[in-house]
Amino acid sequence: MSKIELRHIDKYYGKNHILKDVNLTIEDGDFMTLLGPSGCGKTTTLRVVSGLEKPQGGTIHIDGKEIVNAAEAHFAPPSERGLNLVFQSYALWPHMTVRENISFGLKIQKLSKEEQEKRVQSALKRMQIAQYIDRYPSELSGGQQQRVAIARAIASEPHLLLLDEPLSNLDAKLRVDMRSELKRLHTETGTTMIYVTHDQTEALTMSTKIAIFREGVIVQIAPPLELYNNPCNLYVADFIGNPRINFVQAQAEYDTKGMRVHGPLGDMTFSREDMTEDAPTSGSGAVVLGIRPEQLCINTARLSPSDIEAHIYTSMPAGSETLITVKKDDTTMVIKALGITHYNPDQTVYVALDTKKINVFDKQSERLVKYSR
Ligand SMILES: Nc1ncnc2c1ncn2[C@@H]1O[C@H](COP(=O)(O)OP(=O)(O)OP(=O)(O)O)[C@@H](O)[C@H]1O
Repeated sequence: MSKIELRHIDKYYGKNHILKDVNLTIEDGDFMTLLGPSGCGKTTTLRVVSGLEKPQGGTIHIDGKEIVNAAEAHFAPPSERGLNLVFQSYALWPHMTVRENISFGLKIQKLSKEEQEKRVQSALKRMQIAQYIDRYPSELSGGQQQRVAIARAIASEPHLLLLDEPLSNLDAKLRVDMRSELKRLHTETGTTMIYVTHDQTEALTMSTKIAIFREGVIVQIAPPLELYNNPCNLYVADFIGNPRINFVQAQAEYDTKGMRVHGPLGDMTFSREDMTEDAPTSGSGAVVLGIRPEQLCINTARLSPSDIEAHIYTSMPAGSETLITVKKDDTTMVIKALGITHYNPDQTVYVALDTKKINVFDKQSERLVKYSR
């Protein structure tokens, strides 16, 4: 187990500013996922932690020991950082069998033959590749090689495991299995993990915390549910959630007690205790309501005076759930209903909304002003 602290990390490639004042604390035993779209700096962050890249600014401590101090040109070599890194490109030794690939590092650690064999077998079993033990990497598919690379890393029982999109080459079913194995591994060993992905489902299902990146800046760091329920701004709200969150334009009037919102979904009042500290206390402004598709309920009859009358645009049954798109004047919303439900195009329906659960964002600053409770 290890604690890692990145402070004010700046990284340039030539003139391109890739990591911009990155501050990130990964606590002992955390499963920290770095999440964001392609090119936002996730892999670069991992390479800076592992020692493959030198940042131009900032410090990194592992368990209180300074391993990077850019101002003093101090960069501890990767071998002294006590970590193990698994890349998207698995980098297996081509002239060694699967067994030899995994046991090589264990031999260097001078573990007994019995202990080596125990670790090799356990890692192969966890990754569901025991049957390939005597094959060479060239005799394996990309996904199988990827699992050997993970097996090799976990067999050495590192304090800190860095994983860069390790499941990217697996088919959908195997990916779900491997997610569950990695999560189980984390629970059993308490190994601190840093995991890079652009797959939000992977991030939400496995992590203890997620750091959301946008163009080299960390926008929010929070446990998965907190990120999902209360994204700090429109960017995070839009990035997290499948199907995507609904955004509805509205107007707000603020006072010291809270705010009143008027828009296509009717009038709503929110009290200050549900609002963020930096929300305005006077004046008015444009806001965006953030409503998750599963927070909306649909009925064919009006059950409450506050129900919103709308019309069916499309209904898409997908087995365990149905995604229904409704229109209310110029506002379009997607609703997720459990099970199979049938609606006809243009049918009139009534949509119920729990206003406590919705997020409100200031349109100009894009920041959250009202929490979901
Ligand atoms: N060695 C390099 N030289 C120059 N630019 C680089 C180098 N490595 C990465 N970059 C640039 O730095 C930016 C961040 O790259 P990085 O690989 O960290 O992104 P990422 O978030 O991991 O993306 P992906 O999900 O596609 O792997 C990109 O614009 C990339 O083109």
